[in-house]
Amino acid sequence: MKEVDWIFEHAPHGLALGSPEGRWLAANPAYCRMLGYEERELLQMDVYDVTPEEDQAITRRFLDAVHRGEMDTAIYEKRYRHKQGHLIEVRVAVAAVRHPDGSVSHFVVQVVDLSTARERENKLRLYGELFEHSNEAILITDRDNRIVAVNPAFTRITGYGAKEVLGRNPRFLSSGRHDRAFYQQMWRALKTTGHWEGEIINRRKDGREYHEWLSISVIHDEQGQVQNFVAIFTDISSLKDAYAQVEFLAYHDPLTLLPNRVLLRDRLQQAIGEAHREGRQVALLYLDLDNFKHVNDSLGHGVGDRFLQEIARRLRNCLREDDTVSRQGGDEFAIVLPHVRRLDHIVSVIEKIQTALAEPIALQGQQVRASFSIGVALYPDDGGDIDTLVKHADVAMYHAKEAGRDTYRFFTPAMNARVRARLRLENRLRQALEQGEFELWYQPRVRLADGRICGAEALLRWRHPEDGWISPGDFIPLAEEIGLIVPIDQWVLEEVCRQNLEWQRRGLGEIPVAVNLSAMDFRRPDFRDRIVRVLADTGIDPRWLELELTESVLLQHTDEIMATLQWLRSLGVNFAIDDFGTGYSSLAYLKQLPVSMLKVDRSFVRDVPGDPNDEAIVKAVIELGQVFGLQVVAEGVETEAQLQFLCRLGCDSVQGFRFSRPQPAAEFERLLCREPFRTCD
Ligand SMILES: Nc1nc2c(ncn2[C@@H]2O[C@H](COP(=O)(O)O[C@H]3[C@@H](O)[C@H](n4cnc5c(=O)[nH]c(N)nc54)O[C@@H]3COP(=O)(O)O)[C@@H](O)[C@H]2O)c(=O)[nH]1
Repeated sequence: MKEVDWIFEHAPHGLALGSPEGRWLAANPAYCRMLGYEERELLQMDVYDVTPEEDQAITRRFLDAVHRGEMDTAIYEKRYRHKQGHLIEVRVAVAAVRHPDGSVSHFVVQVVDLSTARERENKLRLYGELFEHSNEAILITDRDNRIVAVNPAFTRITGYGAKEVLGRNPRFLSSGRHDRAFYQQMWRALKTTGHWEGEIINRRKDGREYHEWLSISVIHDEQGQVQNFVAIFTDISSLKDAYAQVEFLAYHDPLTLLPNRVLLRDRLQQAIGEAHREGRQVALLYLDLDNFKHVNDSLGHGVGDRFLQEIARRLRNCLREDDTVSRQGGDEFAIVLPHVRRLDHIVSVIEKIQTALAEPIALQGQQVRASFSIGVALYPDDGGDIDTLVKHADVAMYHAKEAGRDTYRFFTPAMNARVRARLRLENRLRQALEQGEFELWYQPRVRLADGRICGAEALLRWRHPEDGWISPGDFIPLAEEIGLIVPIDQWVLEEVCRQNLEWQRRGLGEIPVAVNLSAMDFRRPDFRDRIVRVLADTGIDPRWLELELTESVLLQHTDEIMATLQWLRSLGVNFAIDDFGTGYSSLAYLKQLPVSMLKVDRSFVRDVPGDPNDEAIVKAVIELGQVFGLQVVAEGVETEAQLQFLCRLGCDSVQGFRFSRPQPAAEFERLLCREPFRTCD
């Protein structure tokens, strides 16, 4: 094949030869493809057959001019009609080849299809417009992830102009809210699928964070190598805020902003689920304002709204973080207490609410007092599901209303009776100290080596005018809860020091007497001063005072408590760890404490000898005491077998009913005068 023929066959553009009249004499494959005809078909046609009527004049003008000898070549744009009917824009370059006599031998025609080039141009223009005017930010980086282009929307959203960011890695936008794993996963997706899409929190130039919905695509070159990354993102911060707002309103009361009925049920359901797993109780309180109708009718609805908002604020302040208070509608509120261990907890929340509402609310120059009628139902006792609990709390609330304003009722009569009893006890306890109803009883500590009394523990008793002797186990927790334990323990301290000094003056012996102190005493800032004052007022030598601390008190220690203990120890006051073994004291910790005695809890002594675990624990505590140079006292010794077991292990002293129950001071004096006890065989 001649070179010219080869070019004709393989040229990317259309090439054709035409007769002087415009008939086709030859057409190359590109030309045929462009028009959709076979060459043999074209050879039966002329140029007008493939030219739409409107464009035929262009061709005709040229041919006429050539034939008149006015021109030989021309380049013009026109349209062809494809075999299938559609039009193609083309650029035609045509040259006339003449005979020596000047007449036209034939035409050489070169045709370029402009449609694809136009399309590309149009597309590029469109993309440019899109890039410039898009509402979505567009950021393009090169293969090394350096920014090569950003659009105006990028600047609008981030605050960074194009000049400030070109050449930088987009990581400067990061807010630091996502961890390494987040970005690793993003890059993994880009590598494997060429695409990543998701929500991301970035930071604007002014430092504010914003949420964006980001979509990144990888662009590859013809060789399949990464060429660019194109990131397109929208600022969805306001959308998120709006969504959060809608969601908030779906679950909250718009007036008070408290959780609404729906959210309360949700929280109640959650609390019931947890309580079921952990064997706890949940309380549901229904609260109805006693005087809301009056406020609304006399002061108007606007004032009524402010009244409800203030009530809501006060209710919120009465509760802990994991409690829920909700407005059920109108003047009805409900509270879920998810962690109820004792009835007292519910009563103290109700008392807090009553105290909070006792303060009048100033409304339009008037002082308005609010009060609630409150009904209480308990899971699981009063109902195992939400609907039953709600119904029963409501019933209880109506009972409270019937009983008069500003009061509460539990759903079950038994519960109401218990609460009444507790209230009576509380009222009596508040008077007990003033009325001199407390008394101290003493239990001796017996040294195993010689059977002598080597100390005593002072134990509080309350002589209730109607109910007789009440054990501390029944009133100390209540005294702690209502804050009475501090004055009570102060009285105990003074009484112990006074009594001990009196025994010494009367020659009954010199023994240390131990006092049980509540954790609350240690936490008070005046604890050290109170002890010092008692020692000074009574004039007793500090070494005759022993303070018993539980492990739990010590575990919550602060440096301040530790310093106080060290200081009191330096004065001569002794410390014993009570109920040793029930807490989690570490050995390292024990070493730092200024204690001189460990008291083995009576729960470990009860089943020895016999229970191998308890035997091992008692043995370990005694050995621990020996290693650290601490006295070990075993509590709760009731039997001869327990006594002999402790003797064999080398325990220092014991306390328990085997020798004596706690005794009033006068009885204890008799013990001080008696012969030593029989101890080890
Ligand atoms: N903050 C204060 N707490 C005090 C005070 N007085 C007592 N308490 C604490 O009350 C709890 C109950 O005390 P109590 O009912 O007096 O019981 C004590 C003993 O009677 C009892 N015990 C003694 N020996 C035996 C025995 O052989 N068997 C047996 N079943 N019980 C016995 O043990 C109680 C002493 O316990 P502990 O103090 O843990 O060593 C009690 O926790 C007291 O601490 C006070 O003034 N303030």
